[in-house]
Amino acid sequence: MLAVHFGAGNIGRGFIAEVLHSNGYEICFIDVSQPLIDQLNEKRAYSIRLAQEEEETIEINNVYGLNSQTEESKVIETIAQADLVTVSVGVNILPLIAPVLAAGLKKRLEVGARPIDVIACENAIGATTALKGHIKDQVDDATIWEGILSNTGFPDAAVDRIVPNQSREGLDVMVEPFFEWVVHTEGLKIEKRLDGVSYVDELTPYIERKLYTVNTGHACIAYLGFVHEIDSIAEAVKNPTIRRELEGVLEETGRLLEVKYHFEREELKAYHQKIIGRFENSHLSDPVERVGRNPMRKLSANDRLIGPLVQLHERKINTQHLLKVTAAAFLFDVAQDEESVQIQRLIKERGLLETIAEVTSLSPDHPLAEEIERAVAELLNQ
Ligand SMILES: NC(=O)c1ccc[n+]([C@@H]2O[C@H](COP(=O)([O-])OP(=O)(O)OC[C@H]3O[C@@H](n4cnc5c(N)ncnc54)[C@H](O)[C@@H]3O)[C@@H](O)[C@H]2O)c1
Ligand SMILES: O=P(O)(O)OC[C@@H](O)[C@@H](O)[C@H](O)[C@H](O)CO
Repeated sequence: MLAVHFGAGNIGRGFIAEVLHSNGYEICFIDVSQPLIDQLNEKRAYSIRLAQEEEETIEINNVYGLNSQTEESKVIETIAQADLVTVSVGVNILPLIAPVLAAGLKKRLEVGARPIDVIACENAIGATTALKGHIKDQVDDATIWEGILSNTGFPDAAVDRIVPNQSREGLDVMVEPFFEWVVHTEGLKIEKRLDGVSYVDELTPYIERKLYTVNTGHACIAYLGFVHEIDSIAEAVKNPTIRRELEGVLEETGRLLEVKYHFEREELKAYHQKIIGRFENSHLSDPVERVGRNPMRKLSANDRLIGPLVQLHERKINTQHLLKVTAAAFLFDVAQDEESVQIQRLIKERGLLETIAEVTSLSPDHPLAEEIERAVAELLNQ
């Protein structure tokens, strides 16, 4: 069995590949980083090390790589022969991989290939659905699109495992021991179920619980860690002020999950404790810069900050902690992070309130926009 996986980065090598490998797949990684592709083709294997007291290593073999920019026709051929396509490139990159994916799925129709599923494993609500839309945009002919749809499943998914950036050399990956991969059964075309994956009939509560707890909590530590000039997540979570904010933020998003999806309070509390323990993992070295990366994406309307903030505001539930974290995201300023640089430039050119409106899609006279503005001022005056 062959799986094509787009994105040989942290989560691709450190999580998705482990599950695919343990289910007996050969893995073809598609990436744009030639050094990564060269190493995959030279070594054909790498190890995943678990960040825990007792060292444990998992060997991943039967892997190779293709560069989607320079080996497009090979990528199309490989998609045509594959049994599964998975993706973890980042939501902003999904439109860029759509043309080659569309060509590969079209090729499958021409050669009469078996049905296949395409699963995007990104931190976003509805990432596979978004990818499906980008692929559709690449197919002009309605009959071909109908053919692709009848032969291809596009299930949404939620993925959870902390995989920090790795050292520049080598393919080996250090990951936390925990992982969770949940796939929506609706939209699946293939019968095979992967060991290590949970299949659910309703995905939204799971993905929102994950995004608004793990990722909102993570963003809280990263942005407040940055404000407090702390480098790593494990260090920042030990800071009493940040810890208080983290607990406050999880309480707020927990309230939303409780009223919206009727998650049990006790169940959510246990989930919070488990997640805080994961953030505290001192065997992982995860800089606040990685976790805070792409603040424009993280501050967009449906993501981990504005998403819960607006929904809590609509329900008249307190959001003081979320407001503080959102404000801190506007202070994230990392030279290598283009989105943070762009936010700082926008603030200089157009002022804070207009920047808040532009980045979050809130209207400038929305009470939350003004409250975020006030929270930024408070952070600056601390
Ligand atoms: N790292 C984590 O802890 C984690 C956990 C859960 C989900 N995620 C999500 O997984 C996705 C990937 O995150 P990551 O941490 O692995 O990032 P990453 O930067 O380590 O990996 C992304 C990979 O995609 C490749 N890429 C970029 N453009 C491409 C293109 N056009 N075609 C093919 N490959 C391309 C990059 O070269 C890189 O190797 C993101 O959506 C992230 O939110 C990450
Ligand atoms: O990947 P991002 O940029 O959406 O978010 C950064 C981290 O919060 C994220 O990568 C977590 O490590 C991951 O989502 C844990 O499952």
